[in-house]
Amino acid sequence: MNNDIERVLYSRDQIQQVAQKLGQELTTEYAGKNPLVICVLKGAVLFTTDIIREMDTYLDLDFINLSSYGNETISSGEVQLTKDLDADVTGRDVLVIEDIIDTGRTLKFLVDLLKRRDVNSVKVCTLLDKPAGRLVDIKADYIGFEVPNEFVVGYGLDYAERYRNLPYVGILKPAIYEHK
Ligand SMILES: O=P(O)(O)OC[C@H]1O[C@H](OP(=O)(O)OP(=O)(O)O)[C@H](O)[C@@H]1O
Ligand code: HPA
Ligand SMILES: [Mg+2]
Repeated sequence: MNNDIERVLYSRDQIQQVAQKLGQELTTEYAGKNPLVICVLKGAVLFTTDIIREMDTYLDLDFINLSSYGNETISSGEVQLTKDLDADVTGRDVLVIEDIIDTGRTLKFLVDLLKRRDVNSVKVCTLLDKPAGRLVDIKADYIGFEVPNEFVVGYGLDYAERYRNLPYVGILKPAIYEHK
């Protein structure tokens, strides 16, 4: 797998350090609030498990599966809700955990859905932000790292379901997906 990576952007250690930093900030943010933490499947799984272990506060955990990239490197423009939440979000302080915000379509879809369901508050924590990719006006409240306008994989992020298990975030060699 490592041979498919053009260059590593953020190492395992850098990711752990930023998860610790953000976790401490979120502990302060949510002291006494018992937030509902929502992990956006599949990509945010690894980041969610790391960051909630740095949050020293009561919290509930739930999962939603939103997909719009399939096996491509560009957004289909259509966000599919393939697994809804189990929890009733009415009146809850919700913290959304994402792996990356690129066009912003996924996050906009989710935040609009949560607001329609009358949450008390919603904040977003993303490991990666790709501002050059943005097509809709939305931003996260907590950001780990910025990434350039390249297709990145690893630490949960995939290309055609591969590379999620890389311990770092790196730029995928274009030759991998341009062959298609
Ligand atoms: O800002 P956007 O352009 O919407 O892109 C960001 C979303 O795309 C990826 O999900 P994907 O659709 O690949 O599903 P996955 O998490 O299961 O890989 C990623 O995990 C984000 O959820
Ligand atoms: N990599 C993997 N998944 C993604 C990306 C990316 O750069 N952008 C949006 N979804
Ligand atoms: Mg995703």
